[in-house]
Amino acid sequence: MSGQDLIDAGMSQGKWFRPALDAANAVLSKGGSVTDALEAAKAFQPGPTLALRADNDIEIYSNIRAENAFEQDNVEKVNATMRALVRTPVVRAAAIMPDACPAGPVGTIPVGGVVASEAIHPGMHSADICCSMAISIFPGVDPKSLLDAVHAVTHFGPGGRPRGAQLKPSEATLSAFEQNPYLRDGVLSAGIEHFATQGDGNHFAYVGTMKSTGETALVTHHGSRAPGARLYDKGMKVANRFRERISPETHRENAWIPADTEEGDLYWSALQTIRQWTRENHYVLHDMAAEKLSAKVADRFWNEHNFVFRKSDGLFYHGKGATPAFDNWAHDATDLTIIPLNMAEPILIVRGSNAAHGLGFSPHGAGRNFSRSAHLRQLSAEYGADSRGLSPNNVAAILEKETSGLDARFFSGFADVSELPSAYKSAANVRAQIEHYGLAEVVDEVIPYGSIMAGDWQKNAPWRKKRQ
Ligand SMILES: Nc1nc2c(ncn2[C@@H]2O[C@H](COP(=O)(O)O)[C@@H](O)[C@H]2O)c(=O)[nH]1
Ligand SMILES: [Mn+2]
Repeated sequence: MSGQDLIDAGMSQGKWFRPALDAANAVLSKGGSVTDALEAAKAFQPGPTLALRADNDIEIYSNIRAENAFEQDNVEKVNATMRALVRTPVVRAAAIMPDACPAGPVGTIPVGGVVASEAIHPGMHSADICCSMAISIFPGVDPKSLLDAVHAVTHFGPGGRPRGAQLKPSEATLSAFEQNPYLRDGVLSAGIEHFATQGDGNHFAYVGTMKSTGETALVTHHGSRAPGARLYDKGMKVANRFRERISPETHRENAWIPADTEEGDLYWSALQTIRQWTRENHYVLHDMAAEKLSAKVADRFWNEHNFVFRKSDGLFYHGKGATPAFDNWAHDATDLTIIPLNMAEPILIVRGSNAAHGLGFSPHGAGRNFSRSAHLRQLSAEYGADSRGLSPNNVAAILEKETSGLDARFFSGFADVSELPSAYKSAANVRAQIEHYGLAEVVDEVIPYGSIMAGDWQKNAPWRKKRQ
């Protein structure tokens, strides 16, 4: 039997013809009739596809206010991308947080975006699954000693810890990796290699004092590193296969894995394991610092801001750069969450207010003002850099202005000026908008002493040196 026979029988050509013909010819080779063979082929015919929703079908709750012309442009871009996104057939509602900024082509969920859907969209929790904040309180420890201790035990930069310096996640986490097909093949080994590492970009270890008690606190920010990134890749591939069959018009970035499938169940369970790995990844660093200081941790909690949560209405709430602010958002949730702003500002400890117009979320930070490259261009113009870019003197002047009074450290030994406070929106404005929209209540603050970030780890990379 050939493709033409299927077309003659009224079927429309597509990728599904290959397995359909294999099945039909298997029937014929076993002596079955042409009618039976055509029936066998028909079983592969894709069902009807889901069309995109109409333009204004879904409500978008906006909790963002532009404070200047530049922010107006940002808000328009965020609105445009959300308007395209909510045309995805299974999406039910969306919200925009005060720290929102675009994060990809139009139709991609912005940072500071919340989307409620009937299904799981890997693209909407982003590649850095479970990027999160964790805090531990170290009573009686002075901030400098704590920052020194963290500096000695942590790992920033690309890749994982070298062999011989690796640490293992708990047995429970390792066995959960082994049991899930999404988390085998390379994900498990990455889970060991990347354990107790923080990566690069704006991930940090921040030490400060609690406004309420004066006690010293350590706050870390990072995600699920390579294991999470690999799960994301696998999830996107599976989701895209469903998209091609169920809703080819849907934007690739918004492809979904239906919840009521084996793929959906396993992906959901893999997400929970990655969450467990990430929590351990924060606390192992806090514990190593405590051990180095022979200190005790009095209290700790954490929250993710890139994740998917399932609420009692059965829907999946995706937060990309959004902090859960509804009750019992996870089995280990406290009533407090952590919102950083920039290295020179206090980190906010908030109690979420489960606002309906925020779909039960609050912001996750101040949000970027500029992309990294735009920010560098702006600093170069402001500090009069020549065509070779910022000079060591320029960098020293920028650091002096932006980190004065702070113990600001860069793990690589070189500052990454694109991550300094001027890269982010006004902390005061974002704080005012959290209050204005009633998304959360600030109950305490961590006043900055200093922090460590990866810094510019490519500074002395061979390809950079060649260009200079
Ligand atoms: N306390 C600090 N906060 C910082 C720093 N760099 C960035 N930030 C804030 O974190 C959020 C979260 O970023 P994301 O990568 O998860 O989107 C960001 O919006 C900033 O407000 C820092 O060095 N210290
Ligand atoms: Mn983050």
